[in-house]
Amino acid sequence: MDAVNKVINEDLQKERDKCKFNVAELTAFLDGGDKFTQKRREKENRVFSIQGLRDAVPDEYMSHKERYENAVRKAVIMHQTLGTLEDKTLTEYETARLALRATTSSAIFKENSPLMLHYSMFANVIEGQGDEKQREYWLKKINNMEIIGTYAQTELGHGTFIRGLETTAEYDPKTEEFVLNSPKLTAYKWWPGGLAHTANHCVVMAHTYSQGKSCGIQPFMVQIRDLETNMPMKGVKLGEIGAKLGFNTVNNGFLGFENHRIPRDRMLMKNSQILKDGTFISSPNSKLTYGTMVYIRVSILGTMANTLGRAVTIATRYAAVRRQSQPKPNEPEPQILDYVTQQHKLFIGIASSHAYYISCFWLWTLYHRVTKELAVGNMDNLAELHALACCLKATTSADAAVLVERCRLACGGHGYMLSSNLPQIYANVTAANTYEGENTVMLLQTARALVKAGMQVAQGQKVSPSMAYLADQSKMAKWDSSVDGIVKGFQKVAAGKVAACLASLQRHTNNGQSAEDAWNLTSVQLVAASEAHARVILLSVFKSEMDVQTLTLSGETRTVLFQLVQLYTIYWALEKVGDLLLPTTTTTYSVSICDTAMRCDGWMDETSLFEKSTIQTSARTGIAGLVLSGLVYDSAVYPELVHQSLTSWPLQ
Ligand SMILES: CCCCCCCC/C=C\CCCC(=O)SCCNC(=O)CCNC(=O)[C@H](O)C(C)(C)COP(=O)(O)OP(=O)(O)OC[C@H]1O[C@@H](n2cnc3c(N)ncnc32)[C@H](O)[C@@H]1OP(=O)(O)O
Ligand SMILES: Cc1cc2nc3c(=O)[nH]c(=O)nc-3n(C[C@H](O)[C@H](O)[C@H](O)COP(=O)(O)OP(=O)(O)OC[C@H]3O[C@@H](n4cnc5c(N)ncnc54)[C@H](O)[C@@H]3O)c2cc1C
Repeated sequence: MDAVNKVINEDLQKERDKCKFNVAELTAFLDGGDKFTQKRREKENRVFSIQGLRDAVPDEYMSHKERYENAVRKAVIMHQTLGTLEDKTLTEYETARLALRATTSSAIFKENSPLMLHYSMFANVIEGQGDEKQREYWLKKINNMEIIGTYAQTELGHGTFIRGLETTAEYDPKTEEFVLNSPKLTAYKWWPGGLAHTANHCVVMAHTYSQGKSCGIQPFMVQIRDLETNMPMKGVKLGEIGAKLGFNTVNNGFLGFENHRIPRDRMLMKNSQILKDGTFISSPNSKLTYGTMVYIRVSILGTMANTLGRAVTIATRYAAVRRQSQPKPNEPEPQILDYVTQQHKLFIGIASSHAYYISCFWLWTLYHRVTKELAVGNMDNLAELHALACCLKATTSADAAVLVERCRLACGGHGYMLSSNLPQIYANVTAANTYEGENTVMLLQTARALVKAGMQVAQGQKVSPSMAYLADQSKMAKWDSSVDGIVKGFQKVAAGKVAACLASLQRHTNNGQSAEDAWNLTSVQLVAASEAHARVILLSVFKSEMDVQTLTLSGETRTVLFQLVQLYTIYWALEKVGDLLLPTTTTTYSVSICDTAMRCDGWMDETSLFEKSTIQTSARTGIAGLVLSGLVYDSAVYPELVHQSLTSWPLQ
């Protein structure tokens, strides 16, 4: 066994020794500063030092029930170790940023936890939907685990269409209570994490009626289990929805009501209210009720960064230690990391993980600004936040699922082993394409905003900052192969697609189609326009944030970060070269792209676009070094975990 460990460490160490940048400096940069790195590491080391978190038997050999019980056991340990996550010395933004990076460690245990929804949505929905008195009363109980909750919105019959939800809450002024019912099987809540056996409270989104009139979808705090016996309350039916592709310890369940009565003050009344006599006071904006979903969509960018970061760390380290084939006679088998095809599979994952981090922190800043504006009744930037959260959640989760699967494939047979952890990471990441807003639906939401912005541009009106490029009528400058040049190209592509959608909508309505049918007939183009817009945001934010945020970093660290920006940008230029060649861009631009695309075919070979830049010579060491130095996932734990999973893998 020693000989084997020595071979693995030797190769891994050799790669790490080639790293040319300051690992500590880049770690602190990603964490938001040295103080955050220290706080994060303290949290991670506390978690990973707990022996009780290690499974006696791999959980894939446990029954469904045993896996759940094991997950509850670990969730309790996690909570006892981490306590309330609150660190009163941090601002709200800093707390969010630390939580995103710190989930690197706790994500492994928390994202598969029966308490996932308690931590991720239950507290947030009370924060966002409860009035002052309700926040004061419930948040204390939530933070010290006096109650365990979840977010119950989706039903068997409806997930996307919230206005179609069938659970009802009818106000009874005689008793000043709401009566909850699930009138049909399709009205049963279906999916909420922790609902099956773990949560004893939940926020229920229900179609509310008072004085014989609909009051739309409103949030209610509902106790569903007895706190002593943990048995369902009277008029409450609960159960497990069954085995899934992943998240099999999150305890997703179903919930039905039969004349279940709750006091009036259980309606969360920050945005809308129902008075004692049944008078309904509606929210200034009915979509404020959807606020928690925006919060989770923003955090999903960070979850995708972490999840992809974990997968590409495992795959790149494997590529450093796996030796295979003999392209040169009489020479030792090379590390598979030396194959350019292997670099092509993995380096985009490293670059994307960093791009998602940077975009997530950028979007968090907007989220916190808009949340403060909403608190004083200013709704001006809510639509922009919603549009960005929708298309970025959809695009990062779709890309991350593809890239995590690519990491698995890059590890050959060993990637197919559950002991690699890559199948489990894939099962979790692909769920993000569906939860918190199915991706197609999310892209169509952003398309609504893009079509509206396209029409405003046509009328010479100002549009939101993220869509201002739609108004840029300048011709494309000659292709200069710079990142800014490519970003400009993507802006032209997105503007062209939005214009094409407007023309298509117009054509269909001119042919007598209703607005709804015209929208449906154009919807494939609308999704493509929304994806193109998301690509503009991801590329431009990655570049602009790096321009600003890296000024204080050392030369080598700035170099490797800009190599990631360059790789990410040119990768997507090649992926979408068909769009970039479309007539919507100027001829000069098209020809130059075509020329570059052909020169890039070799992808980092001598004739590539990178020949003048350092990327071709140092990419192998620079970018790979980023991972092998433990940076992409800087956690003292990972080498050990990865080493352990590597050593437990069947070796050649
Ligand atoms: C610790 C580790 C954690 C790791 C794991 C991560 C955490 C995982 C956590 C949870 C798991 C998943 C939990 C869930 O899935 S909860 C359920 C999520 N469900 C959804 O997201 C449902 C999606 N559907 C909707 O949001 C809506 O139905 C809709 C698709 C937006 C349609 O709504 P509606 O029909 O009312 O609206 P319209 O399309 O007609 O649009 C009307 C206008 O409203 C604007 N709008 C819509 N939504 C919002 C919003 N949220 N905020 C602001 N504005 C909004 C929309 O833009 C329209 O405006 P316009 O001006 O165009 O008219
Ligand atoms: C792992 C996981 C955890 C979850 N946790 C929770 C939770 O804790 N709480 C909770 O409330 N929910 C939860 N959900 C449910 C989740 O939010 C829904 O699955 C999601 O909102 C999609 O709704 P749906 O399943 O009804 O799919 P549907 O909306 O039925 O989508 C099916 C197909 O129809 C298409 N479609 C639907 N509407 C449109 C449209 N208007 N235009 C074009 N195409 C459309 C979609 O694009 C998709 O291809 C979870 C789901 C998963 C997978």
